[in-house]
Amino acid sequence: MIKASIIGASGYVGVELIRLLLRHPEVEIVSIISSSSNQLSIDKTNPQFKKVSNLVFEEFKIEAIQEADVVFCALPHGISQEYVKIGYDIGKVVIDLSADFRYKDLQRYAKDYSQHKYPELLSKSAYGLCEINREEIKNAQIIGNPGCYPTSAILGLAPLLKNKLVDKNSIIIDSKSGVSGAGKKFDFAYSFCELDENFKAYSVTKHRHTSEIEEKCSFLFGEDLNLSFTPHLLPVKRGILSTIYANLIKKIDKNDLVEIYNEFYKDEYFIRIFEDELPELKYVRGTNFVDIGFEVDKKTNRVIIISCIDNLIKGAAGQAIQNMNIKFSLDEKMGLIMVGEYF
Ligand SMILES: NC(=O)C1=CN([C@@H]2O[C@H](COP(=O)(O)OP(=O)(O)OC[C@H]3O[C@@H](n4cnc5c(N)ncnc54)[C@H](OP(=O)(O)O)[C@@H]3O)[C@@H](O)[C@H]2O)C=CC1
Ligand SMILES: CC(=O)N[C@@H](CCC(=O)OP(=O)(O)O)C(=O)O
Repeated sequence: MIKASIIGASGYVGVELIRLLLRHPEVEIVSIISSSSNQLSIDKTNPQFKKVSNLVFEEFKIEAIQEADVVFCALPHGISQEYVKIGYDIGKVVIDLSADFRYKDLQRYAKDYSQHKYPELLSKSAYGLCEINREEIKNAQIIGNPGCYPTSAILGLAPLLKNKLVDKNSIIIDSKSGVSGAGKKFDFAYSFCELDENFKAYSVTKHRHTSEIEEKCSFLFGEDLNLSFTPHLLPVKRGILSTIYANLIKKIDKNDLVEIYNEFYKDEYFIRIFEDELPELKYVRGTNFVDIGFEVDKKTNRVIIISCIDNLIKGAAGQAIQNMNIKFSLDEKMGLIMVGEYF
């Protein structure tokens, strides 16, 4: 059995990690760490766990993670790196769900987040986008789990970038997210009356995920590229649907794209290519799947890709577990086979 500790276990991602790890046949959770819920049991703070788990939250101290083989950090950016360093120094595999270990280029990280305190640890880390970076993940002690929007965008674009089929500076990513993407902290702008029956864009031209997506897409394309990314808030709890536009550099039709995407993702269980219909949030909600569909607009010679994920699963906790499965040489699907919550 793999022993797991979760730091930041009281947050939306932390609780989702507990829920998913409890059904993983090869994992035992040895500690759940939170200061606000210290000494409370999970079935008291989150009654959905009644009769399933009575794990008790504890405050962070080194002894709390000493027994673990893997430590998940589901903490805010900037704070997480302190805990990652502690876990790394005592020899643990650390899977970080913040942005602190996602970047190769520290200047990009500093511009959108803050100065990195432990740049020397970046060479020990791998970007945890499983389908793209599996070999690095296997060899790294720290895994920087990708952002939720980047997961949907990069996986939607990867086959086109790798095959150099699009004009590198023509990409527009228009993403819509459920509100749980913002975490559980209270903010008036995210309250029910502000969001229900509403729909709005935010951080236009300024969202910090733009630089993460650009760094990884540039790597896939083999040259630096710039793109536009606009996030929107959907009045739903979970799910991201990204609509991605790019100019094709030669004439290709939809059948060619079906072939290219099926070939690129032929060994990937969690990628589902939609050939005849388009993905919808309800197919991925509650799952670790990435659903990808597309059309070619012949009039403009533009490809339009629709990429859907559950932000808390493939966009966070599920991908973190997929990374753990890769790192510990387990079947990558273990504990993660689920059908979408249609209603
Ligand atoms: N929500 C999502 O869809 C996604 C989130 N992420 C990332 O995952 C991480 C967790 O996100 P999420 O669960 O949504 O956030 P939440 O705000 O819901 O939870 C954050 C957790 O961090 C802990 N925490 C907050 N401040 C501190 C601090 N100063 N020191 C120690 N612990 C602290 C809190 O625990 P307590 O106060 O009890 O100690 C809480 O459990 C973030 O980095 C986020 O960006 C990544 C992809 C998707
Ligand atoms: C709806 C919403 O607010 N979403 C978050 C992104 C959440 C996420 O995955 O990103 P990080 O892990 O990089 O924080 C936002 O736009 O800031």
